[in-house]
Amino acid sequence: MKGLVFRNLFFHKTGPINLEIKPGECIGISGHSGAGKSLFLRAAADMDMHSGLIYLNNVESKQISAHQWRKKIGLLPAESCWWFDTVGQHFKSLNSNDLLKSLGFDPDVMEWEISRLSSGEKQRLALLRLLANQPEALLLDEPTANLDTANILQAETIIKKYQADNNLPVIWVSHDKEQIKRISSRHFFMDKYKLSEL
Ligand SMILES: Nc1ncnc2c1ncn2[C@@H]1O[C@H](COP(=O)(O)OP(=O)(O)OP(=O)(O)O)[C@@H](O)[C@H]1O
Repeated sequence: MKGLVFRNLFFHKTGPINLEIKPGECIGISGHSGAGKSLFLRAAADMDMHSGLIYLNNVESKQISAHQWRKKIGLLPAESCWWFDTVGQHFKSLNSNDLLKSLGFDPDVMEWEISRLSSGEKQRLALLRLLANQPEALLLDEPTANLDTANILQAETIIKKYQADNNLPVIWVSHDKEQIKRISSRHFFMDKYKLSEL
């Protein structure tokens, strides 16, 4: 099946998760702090121990290298990682000019030191870097948590456009129930090691 499919996924103390997210579909996940939402996304990206099967567009995660899988699956963690000194070094060879403009950045942002970025700037640039890598699915861990209202709506618009243009399956973790209503077609709740549809 096309899309993102989990069969008997177990990770940490959670499972089994059996779930199908169709191409172009976005599901929202909320839940108490510490419920395991981030661990679910990390397991889906093959970054943590898990058992069970994960398919993206009929490719099973173990059929390809972990590196190839993580490139395809597009995880945006709650806290982004920056390992070079400047923004531009993280965007080398990525065609991101249109994306930069769409989130209100001037091209000179590429010269900026990472240490001067605000948490909201880091979050928006991490989103741009993710999309510039052209993933085939999006796993978004509170992608707008550090943004003001205008930037939240702008980021939502960009993510939804990327999702629609590329017909992608998306998992969007958020504590904001109103946001989940805006961006997803199905709402799940994670609690006590279980993922349930509301
Ligand atoms: N590597 C690990 N080993 C053992 N336990 C872990 C590990 N990483 C996270 N945990 C625990 O697993 C639980 C779920 O963590 P997780 O980060 O997935 O929560 P969350 O639902 O994303 O919470 P929040 O909404 O606060 O971000 C927490 O109790 C956390 O302490």
